[in-house]
Amino acid sequence: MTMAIILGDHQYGKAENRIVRIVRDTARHTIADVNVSTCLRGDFDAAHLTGDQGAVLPTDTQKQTAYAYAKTIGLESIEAYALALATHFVDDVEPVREARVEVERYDWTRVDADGTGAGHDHTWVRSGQEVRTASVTVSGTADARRTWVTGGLKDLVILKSTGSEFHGFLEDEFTVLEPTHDRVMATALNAKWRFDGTEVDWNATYAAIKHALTSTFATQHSLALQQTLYAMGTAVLESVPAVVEVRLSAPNKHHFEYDLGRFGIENHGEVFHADDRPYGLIQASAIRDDAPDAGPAWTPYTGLV
Ligand SMILES: O=c1[nH]c(=O)c2[nH]c(=O)[nH]c2[nH]1
Repeated sequence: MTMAIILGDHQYGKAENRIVRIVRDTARHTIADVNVSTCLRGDFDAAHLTGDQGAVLPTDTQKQTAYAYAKTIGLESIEAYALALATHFVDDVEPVREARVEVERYDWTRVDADGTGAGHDHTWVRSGQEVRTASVTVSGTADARRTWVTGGLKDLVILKSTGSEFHGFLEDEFTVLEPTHDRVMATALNAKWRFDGTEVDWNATYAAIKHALTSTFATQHSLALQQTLYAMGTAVLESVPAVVEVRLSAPNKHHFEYDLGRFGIENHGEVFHADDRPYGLIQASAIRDDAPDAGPAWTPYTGLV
């Protein structure tokens, strides 16, 4: 019996171009600090089957293009930049049938050098909060163009010191967990959302989505992280019409009340041990029932976004 082996799925590109773009048209500079990955999909069979590089746009060229577009398109919004870059690869590089650009953006905050709160013109400190993410996938030629945009945030560490319960859960012979009616709830939120269309004010929408996520975490009295996550996803869909799907992943960063009774000290939910592992990992999504097909919107390249 002979066995046939065929080439399976393949994609290639330059991962994690660390690009910093300063805008210095006036004395008050701006900074955009990003991590850009580009990925090409198409008929690159020959490169794998025979080593023929005729159809292969080198990953080095993809890198150069990513830097050039940081100047010509700019990085005012990572979604608009990724749209331009992905569209270029599909439109201008013949063998490319589909391109995906993934971007992480790290935040910087102006130094309050004079104490007025206005912030220094050209000095920042790296902000420790979340990493903003985006992916753009562009498919097909201009007459049959399809485009998918996702946004997201990673590692948004958020904690509420009350307003969270967990009880009434299923019990078996291994259950030792005590029910609680008042606990700390904390997570390092990872969120991704899918847009319908590209006519979006990307930066204002990002702020609105982050507000919907964090304000719901704050105000919704929680009976479980699962309930909170679904409420957060629903809040995004209700407040941002351009978003059709939200995917959330949240480690339950357990805070265990520390036993001070051994020292004759009453604790009353004020001193905790913040455990780092293991952690419950809760994942949930919310989607509009009329959401268009996700196509390759979630098909990853680096796995970073
Ligand atoms: O919000 C929670 N969801 C769970 O599924 C779970 N399981 C657990 O032990 N603690 C919690 N908390």
